[in-house]
Amino acid sequence: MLRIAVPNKGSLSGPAAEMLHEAGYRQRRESKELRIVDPANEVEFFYLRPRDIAIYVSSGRLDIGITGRDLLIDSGAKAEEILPLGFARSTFHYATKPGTAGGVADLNGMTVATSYEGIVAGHLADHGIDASVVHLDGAVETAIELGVAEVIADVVETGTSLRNAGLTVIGEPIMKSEAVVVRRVGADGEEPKVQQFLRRLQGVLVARTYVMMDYDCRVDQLEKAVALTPGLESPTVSPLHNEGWVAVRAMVPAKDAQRIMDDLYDIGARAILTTAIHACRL
Ligand SMILES: Nc1ncnc2c1ncn2[C@@H]1O[C@H](COP(=O)(O)OP(=O)(O)OP(=O)(O)O)[C@@H](O)[C@H]1O
Ligand SMILES: O=P(O)(O)OC[C@H]1O[C@H](OP(=O)(O)OP(=O)(O)O)[C@H](O)[C@@H]1O
Ligand SMILES: [Mg+2]
Repeated sequence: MLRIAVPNKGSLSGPAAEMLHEAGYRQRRESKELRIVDPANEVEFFYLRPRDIAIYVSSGRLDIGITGRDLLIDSGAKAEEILPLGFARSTFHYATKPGTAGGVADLNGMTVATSYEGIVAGHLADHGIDASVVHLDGAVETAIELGVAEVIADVVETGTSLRNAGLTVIGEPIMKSEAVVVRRVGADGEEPKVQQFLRRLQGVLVARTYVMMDYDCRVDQLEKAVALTPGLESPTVSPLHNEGWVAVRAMVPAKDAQRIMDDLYDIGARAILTTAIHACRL
């Protein structure tokens, strides 16, 4: 049975459960459940604190986990990212009150508050900066106002929390994060059950980002039309009862669908339809 760690709380938890559900796995019904078995798929899910997941996976007791790239790196655990999942996207930054510092080079002798000590200590060391790091569990934006630190290093998504605290980011982003699937470093990458799990999640990612497009076009416009909708392998072209016309079917990126429909219409294609893809294996 494959043993998988899933975030039990926070920004990662809801979207991770939703993705697993879309991939056909049974998920817990209520948030107090700490482990469930999905016998049909021979998988056991463990609901753990996102911060702890890389540590469990690196110990080898769990085969795979879903966590944040930033949490993985912060943990220092011997686990590695094997599939990015595209949700819980964030950037990790230093921030201060305006006028305190302009970049990482100015942080010598200062105190930095953060929930991500591993990332921050590593980043400061890489830049040869001698600063102290204070660990706080959360709401670190308030640390400057309350005099615990001159600088914070934290996750920024919309920037609202920083603005509300009167802080601005300084320097380059320390890192960009998103939810990722992790495995123990040195684990057997070919294990069929793990490969099947990854294919299912990849299927969800593709189904979320592509739509199926169908249209009819004149044979003499087919090359132009196919250039607009090359598909993943190659589009399907079928004859129509009306001579001189064909039906074309191809997957297209969902974000480009409306523009492609306009362009197809302009070259004479008609009956242009898009439909959602619910699941796929490529
Ligand atoms: N506002 C946010 N938007 C997007 N991703 C976020 C946000 N806050 C945290 N994350 C990401 O979520 C992961 C952190 O998950 P975690 O559950 O520890 O924190 P949280 O979502 O802030 O929840 P908590 O309320 O427990 O602090 C990290 O990968 C982080 O980059
Ligand atoms: O840029 P924003 O969209 O404002 O998002 C970033 C904020 O979200 C997270 O905090 P969370 O609400 O999880 O509280 P926490 O600080 O207690 O973790 C993070 O730690 C930032 O404070
Ligand atoms: Mg948080």
